Amino acid sequence: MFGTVKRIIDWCGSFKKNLYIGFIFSFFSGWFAAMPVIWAAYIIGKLVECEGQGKAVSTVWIGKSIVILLFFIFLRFLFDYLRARFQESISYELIARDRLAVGDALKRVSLGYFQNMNTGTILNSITTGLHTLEGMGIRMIDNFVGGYLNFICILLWLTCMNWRVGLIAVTGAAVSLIFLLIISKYSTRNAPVLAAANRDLTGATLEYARGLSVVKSFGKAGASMDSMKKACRDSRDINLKIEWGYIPYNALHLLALKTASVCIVIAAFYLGFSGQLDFTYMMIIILLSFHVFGSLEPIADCAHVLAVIDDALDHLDELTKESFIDADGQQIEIAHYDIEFRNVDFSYGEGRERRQVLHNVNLKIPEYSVAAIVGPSGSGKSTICNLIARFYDADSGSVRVGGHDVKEFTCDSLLSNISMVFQNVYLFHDTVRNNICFGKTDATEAEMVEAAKKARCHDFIMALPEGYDTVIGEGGGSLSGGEKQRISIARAILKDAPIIILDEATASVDPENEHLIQAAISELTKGKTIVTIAHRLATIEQADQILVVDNGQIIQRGTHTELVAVPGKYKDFVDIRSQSEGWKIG
Ligand SMILES: Nc1ncnc2c1ncn2[C@@H]1O[C@H](COP(=O)(O)OP(=O)(O)OP(=O)(O)O)[C@@H](O)[C@H]1O
Repeated sequence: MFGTVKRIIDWCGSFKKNLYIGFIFSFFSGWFAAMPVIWAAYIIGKLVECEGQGKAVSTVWIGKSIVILLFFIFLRFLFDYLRARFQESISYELIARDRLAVGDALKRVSLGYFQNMNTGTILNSITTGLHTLEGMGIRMIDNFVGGYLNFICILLWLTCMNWRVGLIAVTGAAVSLIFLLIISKYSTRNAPVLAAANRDLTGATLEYARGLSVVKSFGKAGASMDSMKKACRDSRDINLKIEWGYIPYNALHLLALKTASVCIVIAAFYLGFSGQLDFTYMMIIILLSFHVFGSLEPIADCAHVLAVIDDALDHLDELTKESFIDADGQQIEIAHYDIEFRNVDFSYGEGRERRQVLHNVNLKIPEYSVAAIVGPSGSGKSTICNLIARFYDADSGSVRVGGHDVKEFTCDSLLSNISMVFQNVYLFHDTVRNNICFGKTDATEAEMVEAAKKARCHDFIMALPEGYDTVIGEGGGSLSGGEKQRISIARAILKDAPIIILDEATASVDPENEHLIQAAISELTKGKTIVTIAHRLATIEQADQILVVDNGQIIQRGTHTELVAVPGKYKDFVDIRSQSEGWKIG
């Protein structure tokens, strides 16, 4: 428990100063929380004493006493306010910092990381985990540290008035601390189980939502619904089990404190009526007995939650300290834009799942030339493109861009030279404008519109309800496939990177769209180094170099004229393509 408190304080980093200043105000707030009670008891004591001696009480004295009482109350709230001013914003600042750090970290890990780590785990750590830290991290620390500071203030008052009463209060707090430590231990054991259940639930919900269209089209929920139901049930059962286990210790913690309060009251009466304690002090002690443990009671919730926070911090560390693929990378400006593979082997997966998909690949793509990669499905075309952008690292050999091994670059500096247009376009749930400007956020309006015009999407964008300010649904769901494709090309045109990697996606679009997309691609690829996973014969024929991939190896290379002249995979491929592209209705 104390370890987690220290860990949260360390997590505050540069905000520690604010946290400590907050603790000082918390201490004064505790001090002035006790003062009105003490003062009220003092007034009552005085009134009773005067009454007993038959003396009249001056109304000026009563007036002054009430003003002082109100002043103490005011000071208490003032220090509370100051504490909040210094501490409340810390967690929001920290979480904003950490969310950006996680975003940056995820950008810099190999894509293999996402395969090895379940998406639910990542999502849960970023959403639920960080949300827990944001909502509870600092609050729990304040409850814990502030609670004990408050207690110590009142304890000092009590001890000053009568050390025996102080001893009872310390004993009550010590016994309650034993139960708090048990709660904390119990919670430490359960927090990872709870977090795992939450991650499974997030993963199952995600899987269900992703597969909803399949679920609907087949009219049944199937395995995804079953695993979601199971995850919901598991989460409920684990939460209930934890709650039931926690209740008895919480009750014992409260019992220890309440018993100590009652003992203080009995001791105060005893000491007062046996003449060992002044009447006013007796009154003060009795009133403070209701107050002294007030700030310790909610600490059971802290002890319960601290382990959850600890677990969230573990996952945050895991995400942000994940080895970056470009940890040793440099910011490199390249002068040439050629691409080269030297003896590249590559495998997906790890351990038993490991499968080699590229075998000793060698290729050279001179700058400003067009290389078309062709080959059967699953032969390794996309993998070659992914290695150029360093989405993964080769097992052996070297992938070079502009004469440098891609491992020499930081991800950002490498990718600033590359634009990728994928078959499966992903657009963000944001305005059309922001989606186009994604690769060049400082683009002017004129540059953005020009890119959209070149990508043949300006006209349909202007027909949208809010034009460039229309918000596109998540993943670009509110647009047609062809429209999404053209917006992604506009994005690449605006980025104006010297190397373009293109996954030609004309197979599934209608002729009108195909024509527009081809026109957009021509604008995008002017004067660039182009690597295209090509399907259309027209594109392939015009390439300066065709690389035929089969089973993870380059089995043929050359121009179209050279390759059709010899029997082989390419010639077979061209024959089949010519037949299918020549196919007409009627
Ligand atoms: N993320 C991945 N994890 C594991 N294996 C993968 C992964 N991506 C691709 N593969 C496997 O690697 C091999 C090469 O895949 P790749 O996507 O590079 O082929 P491709 O030629 O681009 O196929 P297609 O034309 O169908 O897109 C395939 O056997 C595929 O199943």
